[in-house]
Amino acid sequence: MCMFTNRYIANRRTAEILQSVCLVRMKRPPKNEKKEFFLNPSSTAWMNRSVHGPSPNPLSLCSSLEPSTEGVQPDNIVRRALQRRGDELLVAEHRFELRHNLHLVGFGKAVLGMAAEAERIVGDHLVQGIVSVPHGIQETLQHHRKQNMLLDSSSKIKVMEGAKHNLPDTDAQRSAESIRELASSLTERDLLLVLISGGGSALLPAPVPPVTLQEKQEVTRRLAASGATIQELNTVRRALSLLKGGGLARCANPAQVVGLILSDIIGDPVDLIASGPTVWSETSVETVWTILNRYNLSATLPLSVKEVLNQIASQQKSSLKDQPQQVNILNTVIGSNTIALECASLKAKELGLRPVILSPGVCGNVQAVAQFYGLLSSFACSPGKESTELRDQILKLGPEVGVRSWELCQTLNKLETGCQESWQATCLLAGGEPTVHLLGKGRGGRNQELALRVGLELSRATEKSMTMFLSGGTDGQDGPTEAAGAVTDGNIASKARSQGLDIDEFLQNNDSFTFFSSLSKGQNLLLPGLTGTNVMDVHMLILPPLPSPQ
Ligand SMILES: Nc1ncnc2c1ncn2[C@@H]1O[C@H](COP(=O)(O)OP(=O)(O)OP(=O)(O)O)[C@@H](O)[C@H]1O
Ligand SMILES: O=C(O)[C@H](O)CO
Repeated sequence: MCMFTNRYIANRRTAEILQSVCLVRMKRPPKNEKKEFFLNPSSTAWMNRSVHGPSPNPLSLCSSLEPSTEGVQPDNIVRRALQRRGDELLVAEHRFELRHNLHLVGFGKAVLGMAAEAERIVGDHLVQGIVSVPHGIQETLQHHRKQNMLLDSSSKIKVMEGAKHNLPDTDAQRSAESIRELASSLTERDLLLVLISGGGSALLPAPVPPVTLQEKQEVTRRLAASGATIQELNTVRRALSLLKGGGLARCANPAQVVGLILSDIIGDPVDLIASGPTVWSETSVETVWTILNRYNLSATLPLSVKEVLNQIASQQKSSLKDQPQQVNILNTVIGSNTIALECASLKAKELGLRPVILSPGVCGNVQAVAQFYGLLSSFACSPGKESTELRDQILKLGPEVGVRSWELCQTLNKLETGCQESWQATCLLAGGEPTVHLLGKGRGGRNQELALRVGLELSRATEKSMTMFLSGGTDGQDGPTEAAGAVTDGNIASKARSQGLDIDEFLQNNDSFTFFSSLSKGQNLLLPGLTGTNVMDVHMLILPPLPSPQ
């Protein structure tokens, strides 16, 4: 909740929906107090109000969400990871001598705030820096008065914006070239601090000649559209790049390299986050071909790409002697989705909701993920016999959506207890990155598509579900749209029908953004703008309390 309610709630209309969620009083009322359940017919949000005493003020609840993003703010994360003791820099229990020898580069959606904090910490030991950040991020942060995430006018760090709509472009390519030049100019006396966060792959494009930027962009676009995972995507990107897969660290050699990584990939694999520019990796060309074949891309690849893959294959055969040198590289993960979920959980608790963290690793096809959340909602709302059957179905689907069985069992047990205690509403939290296989030509993103599909599942539930669902990208951007995600509930199907919107048609065309923009004048969209951080997506199911037996 910290991410979505603080960031995403920036949209007033969305705030209203979540405010109504926050109106719920969770604690058992005093014995002499009568309780009532309301179903708010206009917003479909349910409310549980005490008829005695004042009901909570939605606006105050909303503003109390503000501090909850602290945990995943890039400046805070760097402050925790980087310490200065006199002329020494401490990172992950390693010490580095500072003698006006520190250079800084960064790429990704969160690195501006990271860089601002790093410069404050290292002070005049910083010689120079360059960060490659998303187009428009400085303006957005100014707009939200996030001065702590912006650089001072006297900063030694150059900010280069690029990669509009998260796609590598010539601006990002220029930034990558400048970063490459900076790294290549270093000596063994120097220390290179590399700030890395999600979105870094698009912000550091340096295709291996003769592959052009357009060709590389097209290969990754087609892979993503076919539903390739980020692991697969970045495995291919690494092979076609001069800087990814350890290329940047190679350029900086013999300087000491320290990579501070804000993870946006499940399991925090440092060699894949932003395609691992500081992690020596030897991707086998066979693996790359396997991925390209899996998505039927091999036959239609540009000749330049085939040429580069063939070159790598012959180099790999002849240069086993050229083993990677890791000695002067330190990579450390300084933050991830888990922190966002923990923050959200704390906030939920403060609001009187019962937080349950499911997993930070939800992945897989968006359809399966939607079905999974639909089942979880039904399970939480069905005490008794039918829940046994639902439990089996959920346990069967779990592995397909990246949730481990121990995580699931723990969650199901908690939901069951919730049913027995009837008055408590639950805020089920999860994170991750599902995939969408694009078949249509519409505008959307995986969060909006997931929200729409979960809404449909909730609409189809036998017993009218009063669950609400939210899915949002913590970076504030969901696919190539202005939205971060959307909020839905079980009334979405009837609402859409009454407004002449055919959900199936929108889904077939992967047009979730257009759908949510049209539905109730965009009320369900989350529109925070770029948030300046990036730790994958956050999903939230608000499961209503069951009416207590009278
Ligand atoms: N019309 C659409 N409907 C649904 N999903 C879409 C649509 N267009 C693109 N996507 C999905 O959006 C994803 C890209 O989303 P986004 O730009 O938010 O990237 P991201 O994975 O969060 O980026 P990064 O990891 O680089 O921060 C792709 O996986 C793609 O499948
Ligand atoms: O930039 C990227 O490659 C993705 O955000 C994953 O880290």
